Amino acid sequence: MRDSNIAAALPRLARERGDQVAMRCPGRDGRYATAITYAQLDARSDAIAAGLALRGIVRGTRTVVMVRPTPEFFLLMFALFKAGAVPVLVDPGIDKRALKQCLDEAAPDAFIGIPLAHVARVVLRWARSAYIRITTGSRAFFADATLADVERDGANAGPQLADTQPDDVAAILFTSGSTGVPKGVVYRHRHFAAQIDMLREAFGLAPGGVDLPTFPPFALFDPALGVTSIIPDMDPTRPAKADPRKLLAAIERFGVTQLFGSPALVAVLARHGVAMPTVKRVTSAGAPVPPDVVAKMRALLPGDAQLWTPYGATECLPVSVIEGRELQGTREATERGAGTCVGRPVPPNDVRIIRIDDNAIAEWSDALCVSPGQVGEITVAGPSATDSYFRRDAATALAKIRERLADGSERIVHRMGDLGWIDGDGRLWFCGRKTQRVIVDDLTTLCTEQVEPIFNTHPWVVRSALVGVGPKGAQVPVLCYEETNHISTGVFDVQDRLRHLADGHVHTAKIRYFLRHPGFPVDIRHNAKIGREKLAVWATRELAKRKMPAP
Ligand SMILES: Nc1ncnc2c1ncn2[C@@H]1O[C@H](COP(=O)(O)OP(=O)(O)OP(=O)(O)O)[C@@H](O)[C@H]1O
Repeated sequence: MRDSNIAAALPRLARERGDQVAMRCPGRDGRYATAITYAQLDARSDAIAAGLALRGIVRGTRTVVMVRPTPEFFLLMFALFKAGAVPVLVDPGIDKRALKQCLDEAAPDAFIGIPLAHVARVVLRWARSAYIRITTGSRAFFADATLADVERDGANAGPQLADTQPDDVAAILFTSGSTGVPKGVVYRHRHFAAQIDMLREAFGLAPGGVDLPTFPPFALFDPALGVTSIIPDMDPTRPAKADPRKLLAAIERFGVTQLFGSPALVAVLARHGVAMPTVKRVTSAGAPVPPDVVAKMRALLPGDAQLWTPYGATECLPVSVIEGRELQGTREATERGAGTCVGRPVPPNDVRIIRIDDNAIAEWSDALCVSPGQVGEITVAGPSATDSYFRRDAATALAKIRERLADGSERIVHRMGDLGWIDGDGRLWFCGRKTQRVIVDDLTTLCTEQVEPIFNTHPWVVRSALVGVGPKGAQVPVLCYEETNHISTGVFDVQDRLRHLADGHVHTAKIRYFLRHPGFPVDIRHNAKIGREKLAVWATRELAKRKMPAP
């Protein structure tokens, strides 16, 4: 069943379109001097896979990869897939203590990284189980060999492709950790294969396009889809800080037809305001895309272009998708507190809403489902829903439900940890993270995404975040906000207006405290998810400092 291995596309593409450029990468000077064809990608990843085998990296070998999105990263990743080894990817930008915990937890056998990653490995005692160490540097400092040595050793070994089975573990991908220490999601080969099929179907992807994937792991799908990747000249860990001029230069020069970016990156391009006539498809995921960003971005694209916002998570992607035109039609409801519409489930996903529960649920029962239209936790069963976290039994128990089907078979239902509801047209609405809901009393629970868009409509508010101060069940709802640079007549002026907006809706009327914040903490992967846990700690201190009593 080699076909379920995403690297199986490479020998086929090398045969069918060997001279086509698979990817272009910017050098240190930002110039795109490196282009790799499908034939080169296939042959060089064969050589690396064979060289890795000589060093003991074979089927099942867990291998931490800490390499920037350079040609080496992509060659190495495809080589590991061909070898049937298990790459372990952790976002490099996370808190150093959490990073050590993730790396130790993965208990890798091998560690492949840039020289700096090896220095950190030795100094900070990361991943001490790793006994095979390879560097992408030019000399084998703190490592047993360089990647160039590995490729040379494996040259002339011929085609490599392990006989991986759909159920074999293909990779361990850590979540971004926006709500705690990241968890290692166990990906099987069948999950990647299903993702590619679902993405192809959902977006009508055809071979031959040119992609600008600003989240590097997504570039790994491009060869399987027959699309050329242009690796952007930006720090992938800081999409909100990307330079729009560099992105636009690459879009123009290579005639980019599609781009993927977090809502923060799409906002950067939308604010910059330069038209992108070649771009036919923009895809943005990771957090809700604010309605004004959708509107601005659509104005910069050709009339027939599509702007998709898929909803999903590391554990399960894609869950549902919505296109910008339909999304604009749901804007008014979002700004009245309905949540953010994330579209219709991607077939064959089975999306069901269950009652909110913070505990594990071992067995599925239809009685868990809420009535149509009611808010609950979003669950998904489908071919791309993963079934466990690596060595995190407690987290696995909290996120997975076993379901017995009528024909006697079993499947795993993934709990998204997100709240939402399904409307009469079968569209899913995202209402916020389950752990970030604010429980005011027995009768009132506030969902962040049903509250914040109401306040975000105010022209002086950049964005807002709802947090709860005090114990769950008796939390004081506090609305934190970032303010635009406007000519203000005083802070109370804005707050009076926010209070007025709060009074206009039954569910927000209990919000009495409004705190201005200089700049919200955000997640490291997408720079878009607001760190409401940190904000809640800040808000608690602020309320205490200002001696504000509970209302
Ligand atoms: N289109 C979207 N609209 C709104 N929210 C989205 C969208 N896409 C993804 N999300 C949010 O992102 C979450 C998935 O994020 P990701 O897998 O990067 O890690 P994380 O869940 O933030 O990490 P952790 O579980 O460690 O806190 C979803 O559960 C959802 O809350």
